[in-house]
Amino acid sequence: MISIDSALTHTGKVDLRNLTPQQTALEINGLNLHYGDKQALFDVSMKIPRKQVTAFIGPSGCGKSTLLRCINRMNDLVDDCKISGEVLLNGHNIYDKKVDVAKLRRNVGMVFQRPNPFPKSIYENVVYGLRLQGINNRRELDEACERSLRGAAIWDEVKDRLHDNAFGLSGGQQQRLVIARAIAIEPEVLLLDEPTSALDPISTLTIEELITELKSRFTVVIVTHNMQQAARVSDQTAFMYLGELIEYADTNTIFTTPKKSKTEDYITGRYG
Ligand SMILES: Nc1ncnc2c1ncn2[C@@H]1O[C@H](COP(=O)(O)OP(=O)(O)OP(=O)(O)O)[C@@H](O)[C@H]1O
Repeated sequence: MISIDSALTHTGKVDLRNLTPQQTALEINGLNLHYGDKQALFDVSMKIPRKQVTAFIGPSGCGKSTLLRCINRMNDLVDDCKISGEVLLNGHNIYDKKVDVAKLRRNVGMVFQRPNPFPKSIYENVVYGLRLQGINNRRELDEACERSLRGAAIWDEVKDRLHDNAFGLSGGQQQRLVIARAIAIEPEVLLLDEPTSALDPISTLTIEELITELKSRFTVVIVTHNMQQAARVSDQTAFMYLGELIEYADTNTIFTTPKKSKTEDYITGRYG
């Protein structure tokens, strides 16, 4: 085993096989996905607990990001992508024809690998989604801006330059700003797709600490290449290989006593 046991600091274990509907934020049932002729996900089923951090790990190309993007229907934007199966959010299938996809994406926010602030001020970046909802009351926007920047652990660093261009921030600050923008509209779920892979180690640590704080308010799902990161920040971990969900359990179990040999081979670095 790799020596990451010391990083296992979380304690919020739930019984993944017996989650109650109240504990379940997301339920994925028999999900298959094809990009053209190529199948990228094979019959994936899992339940993701509310207000916890769930990590997707696995070697490059195993389908982690594809699975993550199914949770807010980002794959709808890909030509020739076919999906079958269900993704239930609070018990309702997000692939139902009646679902308003824009509303879904407000409720299931996403942060990408590279920070992508808009070419606007720090303030306008944070309140962007609120303005789109028609909110223009200055006091309301000011409060939401401060609350979100505090929630993303960046308020103290930017409070004196809210009207400066966001591009003047460092990469790590930009990523926290993007998280502030995502949480400003109070989503239920936050999807993080390798949120620290473009950042230096100190910024990475800051974001990891932030992720641990975010779970008191949001259900967080993170894709990461970095096993130590999964061990540090997540409550449960899903190991994927060639489009299949091989093993899904609490993070401690996955990293110390995995049941499947493929999981063990991966976490011990036999392939990657
Ligand atoms: N838009 C797309 N069109 C066609 N094939 C795609 C598309 N996106 C991903 N794929 C393919 O689907 C498979 C899964 O890719 P995905 O990006 O989900 O894997 P991943 O585990 O997140 O990989 P990585 O860690 O390298 O980002 C890969 O074979 C990839 O080439």
